[in-house]
Amino acid sequence: MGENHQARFDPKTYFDYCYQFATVPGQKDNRRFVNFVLCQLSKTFSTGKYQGQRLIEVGTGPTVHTLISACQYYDEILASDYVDSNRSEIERWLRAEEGCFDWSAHMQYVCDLEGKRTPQIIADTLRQKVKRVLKCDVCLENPFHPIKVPPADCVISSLCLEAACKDRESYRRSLSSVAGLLRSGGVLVLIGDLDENYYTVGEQRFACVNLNQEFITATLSELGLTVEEFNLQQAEDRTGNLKCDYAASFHLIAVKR
Ligand SMILES: C[S@@+](CC[C@H](N)C(=O)[O-])C[C@H]1O[C@@H](n2cnc3c(N)ncnc32)[C@H](O)[C@@H]1O
Repeated sequence: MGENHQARFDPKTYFDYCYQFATVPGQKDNRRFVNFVLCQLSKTFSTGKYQGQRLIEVGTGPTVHTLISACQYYDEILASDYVDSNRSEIERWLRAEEGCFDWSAHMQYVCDLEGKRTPQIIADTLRQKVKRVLKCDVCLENPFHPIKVPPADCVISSLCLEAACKDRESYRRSLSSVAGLLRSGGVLVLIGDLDENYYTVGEQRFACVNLNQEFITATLSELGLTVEEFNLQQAEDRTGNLKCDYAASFHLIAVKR
């Protein structure tokens, strides 16, 4: 599935399709979804309960929005994705290159929730703390093979595993590899979609493994993680959504025993 994304996933179309805050016809759930993610991540990290030295994000895509809330609580951040052009987009944003995607509206949204930082402070923090942008393949036992990375205090992943895995067995294996990146006591923050069979990026359609809450919580428990929170947002208009056929989005927090 990684090779399929490498060949057909276009980061610029993905930005326009999912992360422009302007309303796009047929995709009115986009802003609701992004707000749900930003809100849940803000709540998670503003407790101050989760902090440490190292944060890894797996399957970051070309985005940085999932790191906006967490970045103030970790010293070093590693971002990663299978697709070369996605990693290049992150690197372009880190260098503040002309024409890179503008995340300031997303940062402003989080600032309004927090009532403290400014988008400029967030951008500066991220640019200082994201130390590495690595190729990763969540289908490998060590997703960063042949590079070995030290155990992380926090792992975040958003919408990656369901897109990277063809069935529940491979999802279980990938979740095990992702959990393997955490130190004991470390926290996994996982964002995804339930009951989804495909998503599209422009004309390109990508298959997803169909998941439900029971399967995810049981799998995490088998893998030695305790689920502390499982938050859901139901899709508003499943049939009118041209982007994907998800029934709900989830955000979960699980701690490695
Ligand atoms: C729907 S995008 C999610 C991107 C971003 N995390 C977000 O929340 O918008 C799915 C991502 O999974 C990545 N991906 C697909 N297969 C992968 C694999 N085997 N290992 C790592 N990443 C993979 C794709 O390159 C893509 O960036």
